[in-house]
Amino acid sequence: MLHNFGSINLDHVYRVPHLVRPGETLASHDYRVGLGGKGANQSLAMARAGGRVRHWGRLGRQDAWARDLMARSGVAVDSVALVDEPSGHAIIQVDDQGENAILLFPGANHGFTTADLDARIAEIAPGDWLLTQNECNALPRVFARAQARGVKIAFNPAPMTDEVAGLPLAACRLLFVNRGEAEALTGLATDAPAEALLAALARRLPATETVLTLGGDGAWYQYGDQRHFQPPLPVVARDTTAAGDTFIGYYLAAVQADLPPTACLERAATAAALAVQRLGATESIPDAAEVERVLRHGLDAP
Ligand SMILES: OC[C@H]1O[C@H](O)[C@H](O)[C@@H]1O
Repeated sequence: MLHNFGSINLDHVYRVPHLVRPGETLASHDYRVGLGGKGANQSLAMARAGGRVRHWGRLGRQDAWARDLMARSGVAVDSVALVDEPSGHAIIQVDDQGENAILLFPGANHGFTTADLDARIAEIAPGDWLLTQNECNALPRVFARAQARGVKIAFNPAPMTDEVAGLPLAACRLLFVNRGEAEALTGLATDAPAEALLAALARRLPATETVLTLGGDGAWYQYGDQRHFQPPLPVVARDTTAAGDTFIGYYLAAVQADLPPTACLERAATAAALAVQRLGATESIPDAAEVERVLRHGLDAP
């Protein structure tokens, strides 16, 4: 079982002709509310991939439907607390090219207490995986406790903030970063070649398996002197929201199934390629059968 200490958001998604500019008032041509949050998206993706995942999160009492939706997708939700605080939410603009801009209100995702954290981590068996992102509070404590307990940490430092630099990242067994996050962690310039980013990450975190996702430019796996490249799949993106989360959930399900890194990358990239062709966050995450079909028959599979 993988334990995911992660955010749950209500995503308010607006389709817009372009991302709103400072001082501009812009009308959207579509609006919908769905389940999102990097944590919830990653748990759902992992469950839809056939993985075993227990989500540990907080949600406003009035939004129990979101917890039910996670449960219906196969996520163990006994550690999702319904609380008397507003749920976290995200205001997401998606433009006609599929690019997005996201504004977050953390809400209940920032209400974890030290006592709750300590108790939950004490329930995780040494050697089990703990996944987390950067949308919940108290990450330094989570890292310290998990490390002391011998829990394997998988971390996605998204969204990147200054606090990430203060975390003991060397404690991570697995790190998922996109280009922006890799640049922030290494101090390398924008547009540095992927190989330079990987080399800098390896110098900083020699004992961490690193997955670098580059959207339409593919993805890399690196550990020690092993490096694997996964080429991008030729798809047109309609909405990239949660594509990275889909990748991570599918990757971890493949790790849980003991697949080698090349197969983990291939499954994750295939799932993400399906997700970017659909609108929304959790709504866009494919199930295992769809991914399997594309792996066997290609993107034109019926
Ligand atoms: O990664 C996409 C997610 O980021 C934000 O957390 C939104 O809730 C959205 O679902």
